[in-house]
Amino acid sequence: MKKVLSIAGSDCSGGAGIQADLKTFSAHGVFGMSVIVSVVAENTSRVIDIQDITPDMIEKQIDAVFEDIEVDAIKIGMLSTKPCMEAVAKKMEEYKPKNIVIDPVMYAKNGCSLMDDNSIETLLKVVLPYADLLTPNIPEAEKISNIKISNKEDMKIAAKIIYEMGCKNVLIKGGYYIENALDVLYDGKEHYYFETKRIDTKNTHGTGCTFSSAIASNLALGMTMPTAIKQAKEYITTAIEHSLDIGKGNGPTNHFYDLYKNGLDVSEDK
Ligand SMILES: Nc1ncnc2c1ncn2[C@@H]1O[C@H](COP(=O)(O)OP(=O)(O)OP(=O)(O)O)[C@@H](O)[C@H]1O
Ligand SMILES: Cc1ncc(COP(=O)(O)O)c(N)n1
Repeated sequence: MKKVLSIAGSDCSGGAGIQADLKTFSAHGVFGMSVIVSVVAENTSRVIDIQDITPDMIEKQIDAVFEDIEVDAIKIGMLSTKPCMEAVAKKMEEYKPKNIVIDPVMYAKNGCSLMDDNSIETLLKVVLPYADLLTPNIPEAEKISNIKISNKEDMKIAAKIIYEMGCKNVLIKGGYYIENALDVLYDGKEHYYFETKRIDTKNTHGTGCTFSSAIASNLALGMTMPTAIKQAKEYITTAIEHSLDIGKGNGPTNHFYDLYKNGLDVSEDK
């Protein structure tokens, strides 16, 4: 069985972060592992508080995985401060794992900040170079590239600028801001486009986490980058299409739709 590690924050309400990543790994038939970087008291509506795990403990969790288990892919999510970023980057340098997908999480869906604004330089200089794929959404891509993104042409330009910063591939996600859910991949040579119709729903908590974890799973399973993204795009689209009306805010994605289709009884009142 392929083994995939998530290095990210914990969302106690289960829709995003480590919890979304592990559900996505299971749905892809890969063995999921987790290194918790921050514990976030959050739900579908708000972030109440964030407690970072100490850098030493982040490093020890990574050591515990790597001294024992071969890792086929890694998804890196929320890294809230410089010390967290430096601890993770140090271990990426030491273990040199393959297939690293980095989702540069800056804000939750409800707009709450998940990354200290002063840490962006560290994210770009210390963490970004380890990315086989970086997956910013439009606000994140604007911050990283320092340009305003209003259309497909801007997405292409920003992708090139971000690629030049040292990641091997960049995928800018236009789910919310562009009319269709268009994502643009740049691999240093050409642009690839992944486009679906935009689904009209408020239930998009955890979409970025789910998408990046699906891509990491597909890379672990041996797919090329464009194929891994194409398949993950189908997965996230279905997960949003059948998203769950759980909580009072932005409900979570649905990882189990295929199981439901195949006869699992999940009626609300059971
Ligand atoms: N409403 C939607 N309908 C269809 N696809 C969506 C929708 N929202 C997001 N997606 C897709 O889900 C994937 C993950 O997107 P993600 O949530 O990380 O970023 P985003 O939606 O582009 O930005 P934001 O997080 O600010 O909403 C991308 O492929 C994106 O295009
Ligand atoms: C711990 C944690 N990590 C990431 C996100 C972003 O979630 P989204 O996938 O909706 O951008 C979140 N809300 N909480």
